Amino acid sequence: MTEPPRHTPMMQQYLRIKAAHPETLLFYRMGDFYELFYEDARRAAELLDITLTQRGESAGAPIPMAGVPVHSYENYLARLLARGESVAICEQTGDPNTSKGPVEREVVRIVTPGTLTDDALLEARRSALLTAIAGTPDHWGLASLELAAGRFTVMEGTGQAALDAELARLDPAEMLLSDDQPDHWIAHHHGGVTRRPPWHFESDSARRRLVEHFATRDLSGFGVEAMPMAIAAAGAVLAYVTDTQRSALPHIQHLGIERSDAAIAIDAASRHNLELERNLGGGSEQTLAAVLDTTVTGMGSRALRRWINRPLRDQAVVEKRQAAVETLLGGDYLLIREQLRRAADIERIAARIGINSARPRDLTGLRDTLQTLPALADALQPLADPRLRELAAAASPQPSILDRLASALVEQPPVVIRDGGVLADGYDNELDELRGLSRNADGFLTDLEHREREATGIPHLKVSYNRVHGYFIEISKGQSDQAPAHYIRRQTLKGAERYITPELKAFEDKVLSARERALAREKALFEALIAWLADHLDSLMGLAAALAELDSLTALAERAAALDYVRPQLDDRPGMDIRGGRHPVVEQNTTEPFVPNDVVLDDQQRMLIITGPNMGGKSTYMRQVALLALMAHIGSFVPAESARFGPLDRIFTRIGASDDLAGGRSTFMVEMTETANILNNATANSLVLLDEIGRGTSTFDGLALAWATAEALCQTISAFTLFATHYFELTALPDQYPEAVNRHLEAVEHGEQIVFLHTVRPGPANQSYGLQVAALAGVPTNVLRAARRKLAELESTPDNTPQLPLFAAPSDDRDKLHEALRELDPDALTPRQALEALYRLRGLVDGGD
Ligand SMILES: Nc1ncnc2c1ncn2[C@@H]1O[C@H](COP(=O)(O)OP(=O)(O)OP(=O)(O)O)[C@@H](O)[C@H]1O
Repeated sequence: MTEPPRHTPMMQQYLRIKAAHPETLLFYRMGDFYELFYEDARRAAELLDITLTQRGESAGAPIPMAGVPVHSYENYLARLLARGESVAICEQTGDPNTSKGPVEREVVRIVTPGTLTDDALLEARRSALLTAIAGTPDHWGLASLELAAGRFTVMEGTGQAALDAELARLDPAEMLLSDDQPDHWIAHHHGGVTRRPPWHFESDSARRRLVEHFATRDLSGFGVEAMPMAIAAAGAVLAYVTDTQRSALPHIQHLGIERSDAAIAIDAASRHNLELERNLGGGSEQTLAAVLDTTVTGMGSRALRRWINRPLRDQAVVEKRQAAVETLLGGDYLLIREQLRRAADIERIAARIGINSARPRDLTGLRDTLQTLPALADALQPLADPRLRELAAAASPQPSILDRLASALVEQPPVVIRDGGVLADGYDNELDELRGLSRNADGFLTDLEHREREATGIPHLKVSYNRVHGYFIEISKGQSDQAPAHYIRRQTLKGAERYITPELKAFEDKVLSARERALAREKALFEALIAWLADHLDSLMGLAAALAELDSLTALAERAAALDYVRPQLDDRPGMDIRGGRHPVVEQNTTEPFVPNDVVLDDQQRMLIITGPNMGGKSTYMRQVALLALMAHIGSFVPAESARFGPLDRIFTRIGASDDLAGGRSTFMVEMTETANILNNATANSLVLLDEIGRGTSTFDGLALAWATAEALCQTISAFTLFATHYFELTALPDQYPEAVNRHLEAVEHGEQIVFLHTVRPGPANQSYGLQVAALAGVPTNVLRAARRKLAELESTPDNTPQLPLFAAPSDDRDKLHEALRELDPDALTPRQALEALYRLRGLVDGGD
């Protein structure tokens, strides 16, 4: 019996390493390539559109292979990550010269969508977050880590809707979920999901892992002791990052709590509707962030976006930001901005220092940033605001770090340390000496060439160097017979002979070893420099946070000045009062002048019923109110003449028709789910926007639901509500509920045309102008004519207007059916009379008399 063919030693090594990483693609380093084999090769070839080849045979079968070049592997990596793949990077760790069999190899890190730290793989203005959830939908814990910043936070909450809301806010790139959790739990999460064993989510072992990482006795210092679900989730995150990074994580220094009651709650659907960072089409243009974010650093942009995504309920915190913005406006904020513009993304640089993956240009970026600090301090010096003073202190110059970096690094180093040339002359004596040796080589070689020419009498003799053959003396073919006897032939070319001499050989050994030793020395010094910086992570991260906050505050000041915003007043009187408010995004994107409008909501006036023609501006007006309220609670100034806001706990919007076909829910179902969420969670301090509720079903059902919803909001919940509707019947609500008032968007008819004035006026709209708007939209004239005829017909037969008896004012003289019914006395009718009455009533309905 013959033995089955065995794998080659290299493939045995490969398969052993691959077995430990079944779920990730394995990039196996071979010289200048990362190679993928077997299934990985097929998958990568398909995802990256690269060639699938074969590499010899192993175990009697050809090996499918695909490879990416090391020098440009980051592009490929980025594309794989964008597809939600993770990649294990396996490097040669042994010495090829001394190893028997294949060179030793090891997975040095695993790159996953939620744990990115390389600049080339990250978006400057977006945070890549890794989150984990633990517990049950009834009581869940959520942990979220931005590895590239060391920001680690946890929260606990109850209910699926609240979890969905937080996930929509965080928008994680990757989510960790225990193997035993059902998928539907995170149905609304769009990033990648990585399954982990259940014991990673176990709260006791999670606690131990955290305590060990932070080197604390317990977790009470972080205030999370009573949050077992949050601890479980945080432990799962830490275990995963430790597994994938394979390095210490000293830049994760703190576990912060995000209390859900500290922020104004915005559920997932409302967040989507308000177009904070993404518009309804998924793009980033025409969003609140696009208007507000004029920050000049990546870390500043990410900070501002965190604010935008998490408006705060604590007015005192918001007022501190407002005060800083106001002070900046009174000072030279443009000068401050110019200094900040020169800062590198030191938040991410600090993180890379922490996980020991910083590159030469990270350190020069840090150096250049530190160099700007004295000028920044000067620019901040005149500003007396308390928060700005705190930030100025955290961003004060750090001469010891700067001096070290300035003396260590050349002005513009290469991208990687591999070939040296990063550390400056004069930083280290030994390095200088070794470099001196190899540098003097040039002089020695010219000198040697000179001497040999004279000695041999060959004028075109050349001394030179190449990487393969080292140093050599070259003599052209014609003169090679004149070569002296001590010349040893090294290589024969077409037109020349190359030689080496004992003297040149000795020189070569000395230079090459000097070069190698210089390089090794330089790498060691570079690593030592990073290790030294890692000891200063605290102050570097404090500096990064201060610069980021200064950048966001300065951007808010710049926007306030450029776009004519005012500081909103925050106080404890319920409601809001906005005079001359404008929609921040629409006003930037229309060619027409934007028409400002007021909003007053208070205890006496809690609900506005808003009517008016299509295209009149109802949606714009409502969203504007929500956006201004949100802006006021992140510390921004607002587009208005004046604005005041009382306490606000939640913002709800039920706007526009969207369906969730993938989730198996119809438009109406989505609408009712969102409405139910509002009715179940809104409070007297909530702002509720309802647009066109009840449209997706029959008129009566829809109208009945709209009425009942409005009634509940007005009467039971007492939320501050803007209710836009085309059901004219709802304008009767204020008759019953004095807290409700009618408003309409003004439009005037101009012949057949309609002109929208976009002004909000008291009282209900008197006409709906649907046909005029249809005409504007280009509905063909014959259809419009038919519509006009039908309208006239409908309007002349009151019985056909879909009005609920409940709301319709009974008009006895016109409504004969009503009258006839009322006259009937069922108890006094014989069966025959009853039948006659029925025929008579039926006749009335049919239009006969
Ligand atoms: N205050 C305003 N000033 C200037 N233009 C405005 C204003 N409000 C709205 N508009 C413009 O009018 C257009 C229609 O506004 P909007 O969508 O808010 O109308 P709508 O009443 O909600 O319409 P529909 O009932 O059809 O949904 C928008 O594209 C916007 O550019």
